[in-house]
Amino acid sequence: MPRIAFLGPPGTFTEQATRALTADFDAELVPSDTVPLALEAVRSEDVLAAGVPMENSVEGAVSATLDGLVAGEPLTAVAETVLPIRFHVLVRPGTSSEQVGSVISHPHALAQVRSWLGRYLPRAEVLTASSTAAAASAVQAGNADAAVAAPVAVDHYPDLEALATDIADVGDAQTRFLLVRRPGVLPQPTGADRTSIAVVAHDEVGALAEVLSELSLRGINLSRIESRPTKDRLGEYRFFFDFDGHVADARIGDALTGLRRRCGEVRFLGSYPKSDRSPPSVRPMASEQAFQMSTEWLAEVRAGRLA
Ligand SMILES: O=C(O)C(=O)Cc1ccccc1
Repeated sequence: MPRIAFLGPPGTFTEQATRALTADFDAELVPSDTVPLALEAVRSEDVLAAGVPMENSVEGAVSATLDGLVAGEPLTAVAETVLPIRFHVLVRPGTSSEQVGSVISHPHALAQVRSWLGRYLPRAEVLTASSTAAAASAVQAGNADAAVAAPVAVDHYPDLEALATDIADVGDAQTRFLLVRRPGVLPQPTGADRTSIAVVAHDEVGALAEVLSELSLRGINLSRIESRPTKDRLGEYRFFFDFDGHVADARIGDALTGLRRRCGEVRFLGSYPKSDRSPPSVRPMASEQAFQMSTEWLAEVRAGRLA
């Protein structure tokens, strides 16, 4: 049975997402304490794949995932899922709000309940944990008084009780998770796919605008752009792009070859079905037929049959 890592310990949102991402096959889910460790387990072939959080509708990208995807041997995403996110505040039994001197969670969870904490636990010291379930574990061990955790954490930490349930500063918050593998297996195009890449553009006037134009000229719909320092030099950035389409699509392949010519580094981070299965709207000039027609036309010109 394949082993699949997830950001653990058990009871995280990422565990729920990883279960959804592996629902179609038998898998043994194994917790990793951090995102870099989960990705390292994939690279070292200790596990087949890892489920990791990618971005949140309130707090944005999970930097540890972006950085971990490009630091080391190549990895590619093969699937995504989106979970609605609401939190419980878990305490040791009998703890009242007045007795909460410290509250702990993953930074992304804390960011999503900042107003709630300011209102209901204004005097609590805020501590960070490597995941929401690690936070629950810290409360159980007596190292903090309250954890902001996933509702499912209650099942894993039955000694804790909920001081508050279903809290979130912004209703309908969502987090997108990826299933990441070593390269080799490319998911088949479905007609509603997403492609992720990371590029380092040359340090030149207009470099980012030119990178974007490689996409826009081919009618490619960008769904996310993120920048992270390359960590090599102050002021040098790596740009992460998500866009509609599969690397097997002509317009995506064409854009990637353009980017490869233009950029110092291009990392392909995967083509995989979009969780909402929404097909892209492709302009006529960017359709498969248009690319095929223009390639055939060029072949005719080169063969001297057309002028
Ligand atoms: O998966 C978890 O439980 C995490 O700690 C990461 C996280 C934090 C907040 C929202 C979604 C995922």
